[in-house]
Amino acid sequence: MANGLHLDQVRILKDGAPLIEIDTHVAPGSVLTIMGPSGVGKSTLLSAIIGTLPPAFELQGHVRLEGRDLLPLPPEDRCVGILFQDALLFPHLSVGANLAFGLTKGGTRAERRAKIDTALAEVGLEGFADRDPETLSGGQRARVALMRMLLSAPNALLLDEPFSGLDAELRGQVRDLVFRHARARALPVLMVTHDQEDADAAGGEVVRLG
Ligand SMILES: Nc1ncnc2c1ncn2[C@@H]1O[C@H](COP(=O)(O)OP(=O)(O)OP(=O)(O)O)[C@@H](O)[C@H]1O
Repeated sequence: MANGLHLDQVRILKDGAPLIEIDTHVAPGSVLTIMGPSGVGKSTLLSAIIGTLPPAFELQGHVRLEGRDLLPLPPEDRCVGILFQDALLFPHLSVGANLAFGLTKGGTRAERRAKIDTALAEVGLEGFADRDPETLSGGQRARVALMRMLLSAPNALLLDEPFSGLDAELRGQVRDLVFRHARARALPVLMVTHDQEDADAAGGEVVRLG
């Protein structure tokens, strides 16, 4: 099946020694959870998929997304979105300017502004475009980061412990929001987490490394 995200006999070596091996497929709209002890190579696997593998590592095998072989492509052409634990908004830019960073190219200024306003409304942040990120709560920042990533029209979504900085109630809300948007766009999702509740909420397959 060409659709979704395929990790075909992927092996990552660190300084020449095997670190991880994984062979799996994530269907559009479903979540694959990756768990395992600290240092086993979970974040390294995500960096291999987005194309930012540090030089100490070597990747073998194939990564295919929507039928395209990702490995020969530079990171900006891979169409893979990623969310980290820290929302990492640019602090010197307004919320709207942060979102503009995610926007795919093209369109008039008014059209771009309309897309930003629609994205904010989709996550209950109407009127936040001119706000400074520092004035947002953690949950609001997480929502802006989600929409910035989705505005780049990714074909897959990677999550690296993206909910762990949030308190329990907010964690559940943001997690549901991320899964809902991913499902609505039929994106395959690869989630790295230490939290069994995240895995349970995802409801998909769980791969344990190490
Ligand atoms: N840039 C790098 N250069 C060399 N080694 C690295 C680099 N980044 C991480 N490592 C090492 O590679 C191994 C895998 O790290 P990685 O961050 O992928 O683990 P992880 O499973 O995500 O851990 P955690 O659950 O603690 O986030 C570790 O031994 C780590 O020290």
